[in-house]
Amino acid sequence: MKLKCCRKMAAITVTTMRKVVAFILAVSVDLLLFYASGFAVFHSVFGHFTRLWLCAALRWLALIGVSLLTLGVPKALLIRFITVHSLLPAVFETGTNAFYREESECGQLGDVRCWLMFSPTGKEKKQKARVLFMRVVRLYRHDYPLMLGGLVFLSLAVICEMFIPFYTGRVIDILGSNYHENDFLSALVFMGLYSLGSSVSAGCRGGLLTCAIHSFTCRIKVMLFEALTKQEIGFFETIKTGEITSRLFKDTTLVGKTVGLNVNVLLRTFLKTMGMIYLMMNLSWKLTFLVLMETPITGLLQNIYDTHYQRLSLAMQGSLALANEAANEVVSGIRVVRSFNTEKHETRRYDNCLMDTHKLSIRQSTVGAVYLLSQRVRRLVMQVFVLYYGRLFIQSGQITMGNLVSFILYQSNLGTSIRTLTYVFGDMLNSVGAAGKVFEYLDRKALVSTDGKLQPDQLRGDISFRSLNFAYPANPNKTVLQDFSLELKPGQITALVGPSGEGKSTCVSLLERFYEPQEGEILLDGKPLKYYDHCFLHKKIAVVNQEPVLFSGTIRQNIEYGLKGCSLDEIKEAAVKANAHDFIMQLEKGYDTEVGEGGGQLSKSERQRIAIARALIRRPQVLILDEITSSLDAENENKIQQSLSSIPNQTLLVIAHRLKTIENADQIVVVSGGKVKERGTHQELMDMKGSYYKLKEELFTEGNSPQ
Ligand SMILES: Nc1ncnc2c1ncn2[C@@H]1O[C@H](COP(=O)(O)OP(=O)(O)OP(=O)(O)O)[C@@H](O)[C@H]1O
Repeated sequence: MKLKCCRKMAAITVTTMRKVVAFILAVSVDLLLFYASGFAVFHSVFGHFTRLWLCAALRWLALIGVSLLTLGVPKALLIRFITVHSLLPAVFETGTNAFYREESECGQLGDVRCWLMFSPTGKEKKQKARVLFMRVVRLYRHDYPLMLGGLVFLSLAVICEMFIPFYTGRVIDILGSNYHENDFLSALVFMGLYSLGSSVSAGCRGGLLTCAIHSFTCRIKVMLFEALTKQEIGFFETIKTGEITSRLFKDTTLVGKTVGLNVNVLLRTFLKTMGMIYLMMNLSWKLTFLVLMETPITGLLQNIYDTHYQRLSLAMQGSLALANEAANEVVSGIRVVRSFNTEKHETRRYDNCLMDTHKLSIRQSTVGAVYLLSQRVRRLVMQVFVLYYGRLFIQSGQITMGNLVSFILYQSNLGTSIRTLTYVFGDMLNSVGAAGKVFEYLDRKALVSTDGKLQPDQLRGDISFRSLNFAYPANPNKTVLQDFSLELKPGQITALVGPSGEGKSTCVSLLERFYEPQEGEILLDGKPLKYYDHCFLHKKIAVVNQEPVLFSGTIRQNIEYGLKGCSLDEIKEAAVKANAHDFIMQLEKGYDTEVGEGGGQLSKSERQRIAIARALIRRPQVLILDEITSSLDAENENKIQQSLSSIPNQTLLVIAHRLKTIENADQIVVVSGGKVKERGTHQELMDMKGSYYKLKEELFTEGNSPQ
């Protein structure tokens, strides 16, 4: 008896398994044919409508074939379903064309949309989304084994999960009717096995997919970061830092989710939904149609809610970013806040920012509450209907009590699945949008190219600015340099002087190839700068700026920044020339002292001297000092000057406000209005009694000079 019962149970399971396998097979064949029909090659060979109808016929034949092979002769209802399903895209497309004279292109993503009855999106947008999506899939190729493992476990979890409500209903039926212990025990065992299988598979699926997503996100973040570091300086001036960091942190994570999470959730939920509909149909097709009647309402409500919620979430993120920015500004500039007594004003500003966030959060909660209410009402109404008709069907013997319980369990799962499908589909479109933004930066070619190959063994350091015209990308209407020409010779010191904001530092930026002049060119030893290899150029031309930037790390790491394998002796030699060695040796850990974030644990003069050592260790052929003296005292300045002038054949370009620094220069160039106004030695220019003479009177007298 016990054996017979087990056999009966096993037979039921085998039949149901066979049906589920047939179902999965049919869905796979169907999707394969549908997606294959979207390929451009079929489009060009058959034409749009022939392709659609041909595909519809093939899908119909394939689905009927699968049903015949696995289930035997299909029932009339199944044939009707297959016919409607296969013809839907072709009918939809032909109808759209007939009524609106336009192609809706019910393509790959459109298929899901047809079912979920979403509003159509543009053909171009969809095409773009498809291309982006495929690109993300290709980028995942390193994680294909993990993804594949995840998919296998996903399918197992779904299959096992689908049987649990079925056995719950069976247990109730066994308990309710004439109770057989064996039936009851075997139903319990199967239920336990399916629960265990579903939990283990779900765990494995989660683990594998999370690993794949993390590894992908890390990879794409590094790729994007590398692409960003190669962009020209103008790019960083025209695009807000917030936008760049948002793409680097937020959008890359979203892209990772596109395939890794969303596709899996979509696939799992889709399979589960179809499986549940199938099992519900088996339990009672009349009740199933009743439940399915409210599906469009569920999808629509979810769609409206998601759109509103996402819009509010975006606004919240923006408002939070503003509040954070306000707080950061105050924390980093707390000295200014304290000295100007603006604590209250800044607190009010922060409070205002937070109030905006608070208002948005209230709106978000209200939308959430209304949505929850509508969902509850919808579910309640549907439950009342199902219970009412369920009772009628039990009375007429069309369904058992256990089957009704199974049906209700499936029904509540079905609602969740449809909501998930709607949400994930919308979220996937968002993620694809984020992928577009990430790829935009990944594909961007820097406007100032770094493709030069020239690396001569010998470099003299002859520099020639030839008729430069230049405007900054951030302000293209303001010409900063006009017909600017200048020669810098090896072994000579050239000093650029002039009033503030007249274009001196701009010359340095162009020499460093931060920007490309709109007209004219800069030659190094007779060859345009862009022909030189990027690394070679920045080793041979070194710059020390007026605001030295150090990175967190030790003094030693900061001096050898960007170079590999420098010995401590070389580092010390550079530090001695920069007059930094003495103060470094007085520190407890010497060259291994941490400088803190941005070099914050050192004084400005110390930071400046480390920055000079960092430039000198490269033994540059061209050295540029851009107003470094503003943070050095006279003694330090003298010592540095002496050691710099002792380097033979070096081309030295100095921008300075102090007389001492430039008096000894071989050539002094007065820059005014973006042009070279005067040129000569100190004495020659003094004798001319022109702009330099006036500047000397105004700026360079020691008492007046900036210290
Ligand atoms: N990144 C930028 N984007 C747009 N305009 C800029 C940028 N940098 C400088 N400018 C503008 O270009 C002009 C020349 O600036 P530059 O820094 O070359 O002057 P400078 O002579 O070196 O001044 P200072 O002696 O004060 O350093 C100024 O009017 C300045 O406002």
